[in-house]
Amino acid sequence: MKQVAELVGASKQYKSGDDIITALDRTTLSINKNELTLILGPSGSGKTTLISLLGCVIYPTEGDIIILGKSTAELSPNELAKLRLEHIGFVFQNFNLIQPLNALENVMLPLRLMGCSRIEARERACEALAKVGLQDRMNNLPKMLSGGQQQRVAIARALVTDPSMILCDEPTAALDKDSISRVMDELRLLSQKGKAIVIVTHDERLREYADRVIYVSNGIATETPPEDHIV
Ligand SMILES: Nc1ncnc2c1ncn2[C@@H]1O[C@H](COP(=O)(O)OP(=O)(O)OP(=O)(O)O)[C@@H](O)[C@H]1O
Repeated sequence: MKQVAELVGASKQYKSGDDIITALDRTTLSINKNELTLILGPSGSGKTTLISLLGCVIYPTEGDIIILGKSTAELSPNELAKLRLEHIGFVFQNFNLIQPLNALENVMLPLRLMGCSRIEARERACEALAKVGLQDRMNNLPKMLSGGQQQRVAIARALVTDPSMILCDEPTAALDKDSISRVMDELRLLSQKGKAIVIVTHDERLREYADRVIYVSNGIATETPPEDHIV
């Protein structure tokens, strides 16, 4: 099955006092393996809401989220947490590494949470760090690494559990130009090896790495640039 995640008529509304804010209008789309999908849109357009629905971090107001062919509508918060741990990796703008842990220990963490033995977690974390070219920096604390290297540790941590999909929220926003291309090359390589990679950004330059672009404007997601989209 090429679809890893599907939104089926999924929307998200928030209550703000007496007002109802539609953060994302009813949306139907699928995210596929072997594809790097860019979610592009201005601030406040609904990108984080869209990626949070795909990552089963929030429940939709209407519609359903399907992960690997299975509906998530009836799952409890604990069941969703298990599904996220097993099938979805997350990469954040500010890396979210645990400062007192070195690179290897940061990457081992999700495996330890899944109940892997220390020996197995260590072996798999070493492999993941080698995949992003950081085998020589395993014992470094995050503060001893550049922004680009920290983001590559975060990518290793996201891929160490072998998830089907990796969701990245503004992964290059804190990086310089050289680090951006290195991180994007790593993410593109992962998509070519079979992962579904989803990147939320407002950085138009990342389009050159994408197989597909989803534009979000005023809570509406489309695959054709909206009329107000400025390139
Ligand atoms: N928890 C919430 N409660 C109320 N309104 C919210 C909540 N989360 C998001 N919104 C609103 O929903 C809309 C879409 O927000 P969202 O965070 O998805 O946009 P975004 O495109 O990711 O923005 P940014 O690029 O600034 O992070 C915005 O108007 C926002 O204020």
